[in-house]
Amino acid sequence: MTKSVKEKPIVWTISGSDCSGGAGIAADIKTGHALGVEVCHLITANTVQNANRLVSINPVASEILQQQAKVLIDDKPPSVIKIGLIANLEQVKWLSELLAGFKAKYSKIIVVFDPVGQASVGGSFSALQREDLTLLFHYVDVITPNLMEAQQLSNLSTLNPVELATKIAELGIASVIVKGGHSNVLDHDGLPVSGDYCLHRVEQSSISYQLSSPRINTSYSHGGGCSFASALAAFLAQGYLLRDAFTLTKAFINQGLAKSVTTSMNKPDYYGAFEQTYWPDKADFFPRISSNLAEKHQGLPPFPSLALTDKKLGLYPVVDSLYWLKRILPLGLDIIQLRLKNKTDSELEQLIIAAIAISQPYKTRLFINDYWQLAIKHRAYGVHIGQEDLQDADLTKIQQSGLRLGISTHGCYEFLLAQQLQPSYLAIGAIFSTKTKNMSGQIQGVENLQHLLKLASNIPVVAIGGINHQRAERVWQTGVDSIAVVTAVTESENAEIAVKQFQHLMQ
Ligand SMILES: Cc1ncc(COP(=O)(O)OP(=O)(O)O)c(N)n1
Ligand SMILES: Cc1ncsc1CCOP(=O)(O)O
Ligand SMILES: [Mg+2]
Repeated sequence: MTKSVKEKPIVWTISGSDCSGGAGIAADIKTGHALGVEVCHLITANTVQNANRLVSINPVASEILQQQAKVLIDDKPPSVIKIGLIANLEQVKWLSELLAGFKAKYSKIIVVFDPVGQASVGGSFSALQREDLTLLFHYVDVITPNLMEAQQLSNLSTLNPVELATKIAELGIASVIVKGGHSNVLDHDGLPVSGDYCLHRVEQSSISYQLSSPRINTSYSHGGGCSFASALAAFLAQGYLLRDAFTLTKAFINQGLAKSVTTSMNKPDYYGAFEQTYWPDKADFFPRISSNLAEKHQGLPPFPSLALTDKKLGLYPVVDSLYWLKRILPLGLDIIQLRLKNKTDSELEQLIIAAIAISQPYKTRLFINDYWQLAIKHRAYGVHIGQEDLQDADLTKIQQSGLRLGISTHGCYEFLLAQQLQPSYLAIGAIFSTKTKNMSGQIQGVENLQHLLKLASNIPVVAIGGINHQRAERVWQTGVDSIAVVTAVTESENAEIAVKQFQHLMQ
């Protein structure tokens, strides 16, 4: 193999084999391959089952699993370990020791645990109780029970995912995703929804959100739970944050379930295997996001559009002074932003008043970054708000003042959530690394930008972060509506020429 071949991230799955090929290891391998990761498999049990019944489990000896882990760790170290069926106490002990060692040595390994208890065709996969797994929970980063498994793990009989996840988190697991595929929840129109709830502890605080989609009626869902956890593992292995990995996973599962709806209608009593598809890219399969922010602004009308009359927004310079505004405004651009940092309150107000006055004679739309109250007070054209300020900004007030709104997003979760707020434009960044702002852990890349553009409704999308003339062409080819730049203009040898070159490219 040549060096130029991109190495795939490695996921280990430590799960049972389902001889019918639908669930367990088979689901994990099919899912991993569909989503671009390499899968190493340590088989905990060789089960005998088909679409109708579970016949036997047949655990594999822990020594064999240990030997497999030993030969794999140097050769194919995992980014993520996905755990499924654990067949007995001996395996719990072995796995806890293995993970304790790995976590001490390779702090970045993420452990996803899908607690397989009941077989969906009836019967139990192991006699293990919650107490038996206590040791293991210390090393689990994300656990993905369905409602029944969540009830067992929490010792609660409720179907409320919030209560279930809260109780499970007390076991010492940072992130709990309770899958709601088996719930009977209906939406406002009385249609069944499948809502998956995530409770995610970050340092001392926790965040939570629910991803909901219309329920997809199919009897081809055997291995859906395993595929959910292995898709999550695959996305995490590729560096996605949990919220994005979860969102992509939900879309992947919806996409797979939808694939078999027609087949299932022709054979409704058959319990078929979940069908793995490919990277989720259809907006319809992505979930609706319920979070505090979404709830707070439910029913808010759309923000005014940029009224672009069938043309793209083009170059979007982001500048930090009146000097730059005066220099760039005469260059015939459709949009510009004043991004002030480290100014006193009185400086800010004076600068914003002056900026609005200077921009008046031009057709260029002036957005004020961050300072939405001053932007409203002095009637700017629009305001740009980042994720940090979005929680506290009074979007109703901005909306009622008639200002346009731009929102920064970093990944599909924030993109979908911000899109629900119907702003005037959405920004995605940072596309490349940039020295202008600390964006570590949030670099999107052009490929991810392409994926995100497929989720966009008719709201213009702006790409930002590390974009220079050399990189602009690749970014523009994605079909994005605008490219925002700071240093490619303000640190160029000649700003007028730099702007012209970008304009030429984006014609
Ligand atoms: C067009 C555009 N996109 C993104 C940003 C970044 O905004 P934010 O996340 O609020 O970060 P700061 O600019 O405030 O550091 C932007 N300003 N413009
Ligand atoms: C403000 C901001 N938001 C995301 S990246 C970025 C900085 C863009 O600056 P540059 O174009 O110099 O990389
Ligand atoms: Mg900001």
